[in-house]
Amino acid sequence: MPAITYELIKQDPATGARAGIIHTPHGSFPTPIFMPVGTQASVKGVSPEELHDMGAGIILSNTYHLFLRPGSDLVREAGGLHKFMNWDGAILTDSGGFQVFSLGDLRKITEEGVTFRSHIDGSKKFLSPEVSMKVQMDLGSDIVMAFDECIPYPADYDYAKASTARTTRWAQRCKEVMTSPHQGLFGIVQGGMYKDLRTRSVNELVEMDFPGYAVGGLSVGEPKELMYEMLDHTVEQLPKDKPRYLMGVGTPDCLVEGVMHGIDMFDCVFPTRVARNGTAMTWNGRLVMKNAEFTSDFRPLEEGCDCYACRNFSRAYIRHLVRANEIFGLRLLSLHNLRFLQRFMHEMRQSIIEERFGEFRRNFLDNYNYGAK
Ligand SMILES: Nc1cc(CSc2ncc[nH]2)c2nc(N)[nH]c(=O)c2c1
Ligand SMILES: [Zn+2]
Repeated sequence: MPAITYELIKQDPATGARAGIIHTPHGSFPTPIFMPVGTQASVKGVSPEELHDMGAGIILSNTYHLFLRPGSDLVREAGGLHKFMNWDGAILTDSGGFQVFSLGDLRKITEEGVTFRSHIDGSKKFLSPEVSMKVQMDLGSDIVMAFDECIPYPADYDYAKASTARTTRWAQRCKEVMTSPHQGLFGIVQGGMYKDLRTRSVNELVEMDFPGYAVGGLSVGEPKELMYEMLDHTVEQLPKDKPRYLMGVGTPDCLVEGVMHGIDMFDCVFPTRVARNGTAMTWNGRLVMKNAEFTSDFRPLEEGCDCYACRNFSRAYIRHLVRANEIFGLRLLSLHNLRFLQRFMHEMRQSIIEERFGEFRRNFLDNYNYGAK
């Protein structure tokens, strides 16, 4: 029995949207789903108990960060990441390649792997398919991501072609050493913004028969229309009986479009990052809490939200905390934003099950104010 299985509940008849359940050794969760990001074994400012209370079924963590600090040997000694951070839901770990590009001082990529300097102390480090798999097996995450190169945007065709071919060879190397029966290894589709390379990447990875597939190399600065075009082309070629994960996405409008194209899993640092910048996410767009308009606004952040912040505090109070640089203000906004995304995905899933996804999508996009209010 594979560690990770996908159960289709309802396919939208008019679009790629679908509702399902993903089963893992640390519990099952409904899809489409948004996964809170806990980069350094903590969802910033939020406790595991609060994550459970808001309905989070799976969180993300990072090979790159935990490899550098505290090191995967310590986490293994602690009994794995679930024990170390006292989270008994599912965990997905990213493989480290992406963070090397965005954080480490990149030295060089070879067939063997990536040599770089740690962003923490500048020491020389090496990550490869084998090292990434060893770290993720030490961490004991339920879903392990293959070690890949996220092709930057823009990239010329020859670079994208060579890099994608190497990512496929790296995926094979990951599969050979990822031997834990309690963990599922997901392949990551690359190919840049070239449809023929995307197709080749899909075909080569599907050939290896992974329990799930991620669409990588998107949300890397390309125009949204280009992201949707690549998604449209890529997702329809992926197996219907396996989960599809769109990495690093995203804002509510991108979540709706991703679901429409058949994506089941999403992650983004957005909700906690904008919270730390004093911004609340609502159905009609973002609220910049420092704005004077909230000075005497004694309503909750969002009418009808059942989160701890909205049940107990007003916009005026949260504005005060943010302006006074009180940590509690940022915590309340993180709790609200994460709960908002859980509610958002739940409503979207219900609309698919009740065959009104098209109406949900039109309604949401008509009311969503893309800019910050
Ligand atoms: N946009 C984007 C984002 C991420 C980070 S997902 C993440 N890791 C930790 C938190 N979130 C990616 N990760 C990998 N491995 N490959 C990609 O192509 C890629 C693309
Ligand atoms: Zn709320």
